[in-house]
Amino acid sequence: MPDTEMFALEQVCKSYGAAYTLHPLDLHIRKGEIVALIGPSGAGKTTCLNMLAGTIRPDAGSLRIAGKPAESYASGKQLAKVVGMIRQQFDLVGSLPVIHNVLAGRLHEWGLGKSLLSFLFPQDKPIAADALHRVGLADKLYDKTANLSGGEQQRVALARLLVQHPQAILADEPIASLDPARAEDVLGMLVRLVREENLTLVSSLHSVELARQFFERMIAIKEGRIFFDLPTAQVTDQLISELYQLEHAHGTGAS
Ligand SMILES: Nc1ncnc2c1ncn2[C@@H]1O[C@H](COP(=O)(O)OP(=O)(O)OP(=O)(O)O)[C@@H](O)[C@H]1O
Repeated sequence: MPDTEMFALEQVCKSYGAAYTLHPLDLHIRKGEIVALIGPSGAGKTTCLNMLAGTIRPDAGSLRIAGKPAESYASGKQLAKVVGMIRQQFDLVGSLPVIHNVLAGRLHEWGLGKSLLSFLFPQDKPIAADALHRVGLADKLYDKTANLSGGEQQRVALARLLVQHPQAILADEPIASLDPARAEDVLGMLVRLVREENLTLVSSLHSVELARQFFERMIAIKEGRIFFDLPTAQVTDQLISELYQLEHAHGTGAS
């Protein structure tokens, strides 16, 4: 396979119970791409992202992450070197100071001893401080995380990804719990950092407007199938309207 490949799904499918959540699908994402995953609620975006993250296994088909079969990654620590995840709920420990949440991104590099020691005497502090500086939170190193605003907490999550330093970032609705101004700010920062670090980004989004603004490729999923996969410039309003159209809206008024 080409060494530019970041993710490759071939005839991958997933069911929870009888019905398909994801129908057999093929998807290739190259290193350095910045991709938005859009589509109605329940379409299968989170399922798709969790599969790319290696946290859920497909029922059938093959999945390669950074050129290697997903099943060849023996542990979460190995996967964490390759893929980082950011979610709507931030996944931070609110009761801890910011520095500890940022340094959680180093755990895959540390042994148990260093991880435990870091709770008393934060290890790799300059690395955490630099990451917080890059997300504009240099002065928040020892603040209690829960006291930060939602936008600031998501920037702490970005700093944690910077110290984790994966090859690809998967973002599941990273701005869903933020107001419109903070959402644009955090998404813009995420995309800028991904470009600066030369990483790959795949992010699910409900805002088509922000997907158009920041992403170069849009993959639309509807009812577990790829509805379109296009450069952003080729995504028309008509396609977006068909993507979000309710199925039961077809034929209404015919009775
Ligand atoms: N662990 C699970 N067990 C059972 N069903 C599940 C599970 N995870 C997802 N599903 C179902 O699979 C379908 C797709 O869910 P998924 O979360 O991937 O969609 P989504 O596009 O991310 O939706 P949203 O935009 O609302 O987050 C939904 O019908 C959901 O109920």
